[in-house]
Amino acid sequence: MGYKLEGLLSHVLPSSIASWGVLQLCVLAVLLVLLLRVGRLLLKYSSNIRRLRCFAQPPKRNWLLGHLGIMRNTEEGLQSVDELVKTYKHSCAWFLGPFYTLIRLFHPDYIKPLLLASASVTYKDELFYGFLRPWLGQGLLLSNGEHWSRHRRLLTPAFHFDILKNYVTIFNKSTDIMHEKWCRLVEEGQNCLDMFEQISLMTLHSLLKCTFSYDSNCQEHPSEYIAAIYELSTLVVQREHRMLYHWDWLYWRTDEGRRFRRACAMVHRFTANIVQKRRAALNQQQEPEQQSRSSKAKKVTDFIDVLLLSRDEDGNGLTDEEIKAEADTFMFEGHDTTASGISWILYNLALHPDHQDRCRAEVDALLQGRDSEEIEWNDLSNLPYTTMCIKESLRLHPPVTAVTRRFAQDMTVPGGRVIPQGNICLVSIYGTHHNPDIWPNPEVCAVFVMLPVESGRTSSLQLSALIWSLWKLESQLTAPCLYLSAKVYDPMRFDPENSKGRSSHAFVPFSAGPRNCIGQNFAMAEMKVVVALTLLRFRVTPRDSEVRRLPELILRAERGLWLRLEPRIPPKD
Ligand code: HEM
Repeated sequence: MGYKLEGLLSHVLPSSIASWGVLQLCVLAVLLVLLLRVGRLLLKYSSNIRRLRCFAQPPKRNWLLGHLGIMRNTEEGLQSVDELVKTYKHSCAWFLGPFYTLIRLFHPDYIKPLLLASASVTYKDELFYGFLRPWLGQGLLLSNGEHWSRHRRLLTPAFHFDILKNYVTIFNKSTDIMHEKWCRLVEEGQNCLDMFEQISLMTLHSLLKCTFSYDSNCQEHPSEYIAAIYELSTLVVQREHRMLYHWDWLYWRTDEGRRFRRACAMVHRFTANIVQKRRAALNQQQEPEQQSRSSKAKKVTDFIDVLLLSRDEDGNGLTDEEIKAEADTFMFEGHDTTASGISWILYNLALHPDHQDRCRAEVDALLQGRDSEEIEWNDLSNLPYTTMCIKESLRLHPPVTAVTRRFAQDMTVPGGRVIPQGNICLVSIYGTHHNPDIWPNPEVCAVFVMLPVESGRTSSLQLSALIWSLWKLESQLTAPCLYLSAKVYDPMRFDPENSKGRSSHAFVPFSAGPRNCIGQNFAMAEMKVVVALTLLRFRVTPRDSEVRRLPELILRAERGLWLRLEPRIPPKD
């Protein structure tokens, strides 16, 4: 056969090649196929690069590394984002080494079409989300396509107002426990505390209760489960930062990889155990003779119950495996984000005592004449100034600074620009919130000198009003002004009058569109309760004049966010 083939080839191929053996020809064929593949990839790559020319390209480090390593997860990294936004206004292309391209977007008109795109063409990319997969599996945050839509439909009722109402009592209780601890620590002489540490234990406490009806006592005695969740969050960030650890084969053989596996196994055991017990309890309750009794005795109050009872149009529920992934996702997405939100709100109020006083007056007025200090569900809509302060803090310090997306089709953004299918889009929540085209004076405050300050101290409320008027008068300014490079915290931006005409996508701390945060009402309710009760009971002042922000999975502060606490005697009626 080989002989015949060689004979045949000798007629069609040049004599030098025709004299080769079959093996050599096979190798040649494989090489040709490989070459074709590489050629096709190179063509695709260069066509992609050509199509991306419609996006501005900031200076690269060099042709090989591109922009790799320019944007760090540090205070300086965030300042570079400010510079990018100021220079490029809406978007730019970013090259991570020779293979990965990223389109960074930081303008509401540009992020809107991407966030509103149908979930059937939107994908979470593995580059940014993949490291969470061993922990969160196919939970809502990481899943895509039909699996995601079915789960989102089944999970949405868990966040219905009728369910959320029940959680407000839990938020109050968890906050009470934290405040009792603070009072004790202050009495012992420790009046300066790291808000991140304190508040993340508190949000974890309330989330464990809301998700599993589990009394963790974690604010006093952190458990193995809590330690494992902290370990996982830290290890994911570490892995993101070390290129070599991106390689699964290597990572699982490192010490960090083994620690990740152990912590993951611990968290999964914990969730599995609870889901199993609750499934058994529900099955028991649903036995006919007990049904009528149980429906009266037990109201559905926690997420696990809602998930266990949920059914799709065909009457099919979620499997235990699926419920575990969702519960793990809630625990990851729900506690650190809210803790970051609350910590930065208290920090901003500590820096701005006038806003703090005004919020406190609002809370005092709300609770005046009541027997208890409990914030109720209906109170949440009666804290308008506090809500504006919360929103301004989420603008200035968004707990999630960016989300990424891949699309199964070309995406058009303003200016006729097209993002070719398959490119990763980085929607910069931080960049959009700091875009000077959308938010006048997002960071530079042009006041402070030559102002008629009679009382000797200019209040930040006065300053806020002045910032607005000066911004409008900017071109006519003649008086000498001292320009302070400070981030302007101005809750009046969220006054309904001042919000008129602003894009619906200018403020997106919870993202937007079909894949927005399912827990945003839960989070807003918890933030309002904790902030209101904290201001009712304490005065907060900053310890450090400068805090370095640390954008990790969520926005933290290097070395913590330390505030001084001064217990307050509530005013008599
Ligand atoms: C201040 C607090 C919070 C902030 C700033 C926040 C922010 C976000 C953002 C930006 C996303 C989009 C993530 C992405 O596309 O990659 C998201 C998704 C999500 N969040 Fe939140 N979140 C908060 C609290 C919560 C809470 C309390 C829960 C649950 C109890 C929760 C559950 C989720 C889930 C399950 C998703 C995935 C939704 C989906 O893809 O369908 N979040 N969150």
